[in-house]
Amino acid sequence: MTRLYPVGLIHYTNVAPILDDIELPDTVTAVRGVPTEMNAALLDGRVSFANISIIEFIRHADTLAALPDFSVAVLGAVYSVNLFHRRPWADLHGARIALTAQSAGSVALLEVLLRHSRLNVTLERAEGHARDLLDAGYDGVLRIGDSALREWYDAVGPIHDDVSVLDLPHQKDGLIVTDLAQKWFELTGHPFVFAVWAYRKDDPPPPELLRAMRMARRRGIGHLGDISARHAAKLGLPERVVQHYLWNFRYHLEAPDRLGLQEFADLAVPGHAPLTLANPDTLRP
Ligand SMILES: C=C(O[C@@H]1C=C(C(=O)O)C=C[C@H]1O)C(=O)O
Repeated sequence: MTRLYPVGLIHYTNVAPILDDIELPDTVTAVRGVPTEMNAALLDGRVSFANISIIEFIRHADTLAALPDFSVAVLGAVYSVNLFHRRPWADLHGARIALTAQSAGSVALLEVLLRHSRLNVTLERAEGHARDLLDAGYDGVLRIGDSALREWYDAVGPIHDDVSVLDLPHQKDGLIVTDLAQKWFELTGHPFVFAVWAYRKDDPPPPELLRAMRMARRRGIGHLGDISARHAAKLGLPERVVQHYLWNFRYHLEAPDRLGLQEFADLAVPGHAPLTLANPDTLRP
């Protein structure tokens, strides 16, 4: 029997336009999980290909390569990578910040941003809703993914239909929601790449998988309305908000995204190995 190629999939709503309707070829076998689970699966070899946290791709640039045309990136606000806090950002010196165990990349981004603001804080792993953790004494709470999107909306909503995208709120009733991708944009003027599709250089993905991904992405972007409606119902959010959330992503790792990626790599992991962005066919023996 031929071996099935092992693939890992982080299946947050932000990759719905790529993964929801993908027809995986029968040469692959897939497992699903949150970013830290898929990072670990790729690094310890349980899977050979996965969308992973950007920081792990950078840290392991010697053994991993990434597809040259796939990303989960944004230019400006992302809405789902949020620090919830009550004191202003500039007053977070000495703060205790709770981190979700699902994230690696956004934790590294938070560290870069805090360092840039010369804020020394204590970072601790703690799960739970942002409000509960703040009430329990944390000064800041980092949340990512679908639950962070929902908690942002719960914190600042409801947002009425006539509110412009330019006026989407980021605080209410003393609760501040700092969008880390927006903060990165203000610092660098570049997109932030949250995830790439990485593979072990010694076990690149088969071409039929990449064809399936590209076809799924084309179809998904073409049906963003349907995908948004489906996920809005699942998340309990207005369709309009989810459609804005999804169209806002940059899924193709284009030149501006690569600038942002390189800049983050140099700030977060000085001395990292060169990043390999390569079509696996070019790496095949
Ligand atoms: C934009 C997001 O990006 C995700 C954040 C990740 C992380 O923080 O490690 C990993 C994968 C990304 O898909 C999000 O979770 O909302």
